[in-house]
Amino acid sequence: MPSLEEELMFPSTPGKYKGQNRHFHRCFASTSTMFLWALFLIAITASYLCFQSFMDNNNSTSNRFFTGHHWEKQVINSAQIHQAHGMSVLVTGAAGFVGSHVSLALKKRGDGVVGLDNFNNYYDVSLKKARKNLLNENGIFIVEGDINESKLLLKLFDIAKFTHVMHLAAQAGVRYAMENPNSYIHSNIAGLVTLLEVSKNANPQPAIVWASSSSVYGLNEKVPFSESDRTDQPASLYAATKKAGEEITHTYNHIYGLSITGLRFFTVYGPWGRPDMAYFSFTRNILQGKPITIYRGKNRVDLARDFTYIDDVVKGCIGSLDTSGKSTGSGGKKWGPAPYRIFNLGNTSPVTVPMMVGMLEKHLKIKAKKNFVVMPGNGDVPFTHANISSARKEFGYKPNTDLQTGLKKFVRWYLSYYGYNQGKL
Ligand SMILES: O=C(O)[C@H]1O[C@H](OP(=O)(O)OP(=O)(O)OC[C@H]2O[C@@H](n3ccc(=O)[nH]c3=O)[C@H](O)[C@@H]2O)[C@H](O)[C@@H](O)[C@@H]1O
Repeated sequence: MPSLEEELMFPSTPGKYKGQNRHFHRCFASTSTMFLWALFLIAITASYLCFQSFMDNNNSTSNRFFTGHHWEKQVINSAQIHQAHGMSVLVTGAAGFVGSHVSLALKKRGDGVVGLDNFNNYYDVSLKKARKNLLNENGIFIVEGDINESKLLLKLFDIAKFTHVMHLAAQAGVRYAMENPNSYIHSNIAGLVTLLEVSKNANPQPAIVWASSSSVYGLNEKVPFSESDRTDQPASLYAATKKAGEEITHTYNHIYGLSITGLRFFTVYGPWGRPDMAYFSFTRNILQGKPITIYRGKNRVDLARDFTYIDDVVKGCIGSLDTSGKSTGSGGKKWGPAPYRIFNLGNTSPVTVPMMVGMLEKHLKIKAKKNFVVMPGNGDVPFTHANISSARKEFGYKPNTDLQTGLKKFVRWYLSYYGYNQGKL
C-alpha cells in the first residue's frame, strides 16, 4: 500500500517517477514538512469556507423568510383577493420577464399575488430588481428565495392559502445549457419537484399552471406544431428538462390529483424582456455599433421563429389560470381525476431572423452590422410554428400583436429604459 504522501506525490502515473525515488528520499524531510504545512493550510481554508457557507445559509434563510410578523403580514396582504371569485396566486419567477407581466395583470384585476424569485445572475440582476420595484409599487410583494427551498415554500403555503401557482421560475435559454447544464437540472427538474411536493401536500391543493416550451418539439419537421405531435427528439438539454417537466407534472396529476396546465411558450418577446434573447441583444449591439451574429441553417436557409408578444402570452396565462379547474387531492391522496392540459401559446406566423433584424433596423433607424454564420450545433432548432387551436377552443386565446408592432413597442421601452447612450455601456 502506498503511503498517503506517495499517493499525493504520484497521483496519476506511478511508473513515470521510478528513477526519481532516491532523490525523493533525500528530499523527503523538507518535502514532508512542506506537505504538512500545505495540508494544514488546506484544512484551515476548508474550515473557513465551511463556516462561511454555514453563515451564508443561515443568514439567507433568516433574511429571506423567518423574518417575523412584518414579513408574514406582507405576504398575507399581497395574497389578499380584491375581486369576487378572484384567486390567490403564488407566481414563481415573478421578477422574470413573463412572471412580472403576469403578476401585474393579475393584480390589476384584483387577484392576490405573491411573487417568489431567486434573483440569480443568469442575466443582469439590476433589470430583475427594477421589475421587482415595479411590482412593489403595484402592491405585489416578492419573496427572495429559491424553489428548491422547501421550508420556505411550506411557510408560504402555510400563511397564504394559494388557490393557484403560476410556475414560471426556470433556467431559461437554449444555448446556455451547454455552458451550465447543472443549472437546468437544479431549477427545471429539482426545483419543479420540490414545488410539486409542497403543492400536493398543501391544503387546499392549488391548481398549477407552468411554463413548458416550444423547444419540446425539437427536431420535428411537421408544421405547425400541435400538442399531440411527438416530443421525444429534444435538441437541447433545456428542451429535455422542459419535456421532463411535462412528464413529472403528469405523475403528480395522476397520483395526487394536482390540476396541471403546461404552457408551451413560443419565443416570447417584448418590453422588460430577457437580455439573453436575440431580439434584445441585437438591439443592444446595433445601438452600440457592434456586429450581430445571425445563424443560418443548412443550405443557407434562414432560421425562423413564431415570435409571440408578451401581452398575448399574458392573456394565455390568465386564461389558463381561469380555466384550470380544481385539484382533487388532499393529504397526499387523490379523490378523483384532475385536469391535465398542455397548450401551445404561439403567434402562428413565423418570421425569419433576418426579417426580425430588418424590423429592428427600421425602428432603431440604424443599419446592423451582420455576420452570417452556419448555425452551430448548440441546441438550436431551425424553425418553430404553433398551432394554437386548443388554447383558442379552451379559453379563447387569440394573439393579436404582429412582430413589427411588438418590436416597435419593445424598442420604445428599451430606449426609455436604457436611453440611447446607455446602450454604449
Ligand atoms: O420558444 C421557446 O421555447 C424558447 O424561446 C427562446 O429561445 P429561442 O427561440 O432560441 O430564442 P432566441 O435565443 O432569442 O433566438 C431566436 C433566434 O435567433 C437566432 N440567434 C440567436 C442568437 C444569435 O446570436 N444569433 C441568432 O441568429 C436563434 O438561432 C433563433 O433562431 C427562449 O430563449 C427560450 O427560453 C424559450 O423556451
